[in-house]
Amino acid sequence: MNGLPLVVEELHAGYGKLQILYGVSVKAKPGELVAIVGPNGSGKSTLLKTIFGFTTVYRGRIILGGRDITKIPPSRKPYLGLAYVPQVDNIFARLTVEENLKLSRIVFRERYASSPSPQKDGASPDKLFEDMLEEIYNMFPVLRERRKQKAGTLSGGERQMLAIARALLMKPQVLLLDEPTAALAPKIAEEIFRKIREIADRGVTVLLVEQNARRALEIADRGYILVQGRVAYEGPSKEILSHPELSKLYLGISK
Ligand SMILES: Nc1ncnc2c1ncn2[C@@H]1O[C@H](COP(=O)(O)OP(=O)(O)OP(=O)(O)O)[C@@H](O)[C@H]1O
Repeated sequence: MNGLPLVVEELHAGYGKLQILYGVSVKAKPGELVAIVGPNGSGKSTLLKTIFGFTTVYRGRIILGGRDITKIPPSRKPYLGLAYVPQVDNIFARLTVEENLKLSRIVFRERYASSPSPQKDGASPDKLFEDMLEEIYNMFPVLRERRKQKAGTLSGGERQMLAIARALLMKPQVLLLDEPTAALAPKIAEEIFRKIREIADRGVTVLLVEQNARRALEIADRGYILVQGRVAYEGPSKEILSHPELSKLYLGISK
């Protein structure tokens, strides 16, 4: 599939016999930030769950970096370069921040070993992981400050940052984020939005599901509006934002 990081083709999926998605197609380019927006219950979270492998696929394909991953179990997907941060239960509360982050080492090692040029200056994968951990702490300084603290004691925003950081340490090609700013104070949500943009600018392809459609589209390159399990519109996010009917009809944004 032209080596695009992610191609979702005509996906029909749901929970057991309950069909939720009807022929959804989505594409993302390298380092592209794609927002998935739409009314409540339109299937946004289901789309991410389906890409990661948690639902029943009736028809269609999911292609990651040219490889068909439709039938690959979720547990293997991080090793292939797909990371998923669900909305809740995305950290290990009883472990410290650092322990949570270090859980990604096992995926990092395998990703590194299977990368085209594994020997970078002869450094060991463990050394490279430590370097990457440093980079992540620089990106999220609050996690460095709280590294010895149990993750369960973090604030909502800090938890989301930890969950995203943990996913990034797996060196994903594509990152799936499900409503990372839900229930956060506006200032904290804004900080997370800025980090998400930064992640895409560093070359990771991001699929972002958000309730805050306006803000998600403002930081995204392209957007998809999902309505009743179907793509009602896709296009550059600026186009969606500046389209009076679209934004009013589906996103509750009035101009
Ligand atoms: N585990 C499940 N089993 C059965 N039905 C489910 C399950 N999870 C979600 N659904 C149903 O799938 C439909 C789509 O839900 P989904 O969470 O994907 O929508 P959404 O667009 O993410 O909504 P929201 O913006 O409210 O989070 C809803 O009707 C929901 O009730």
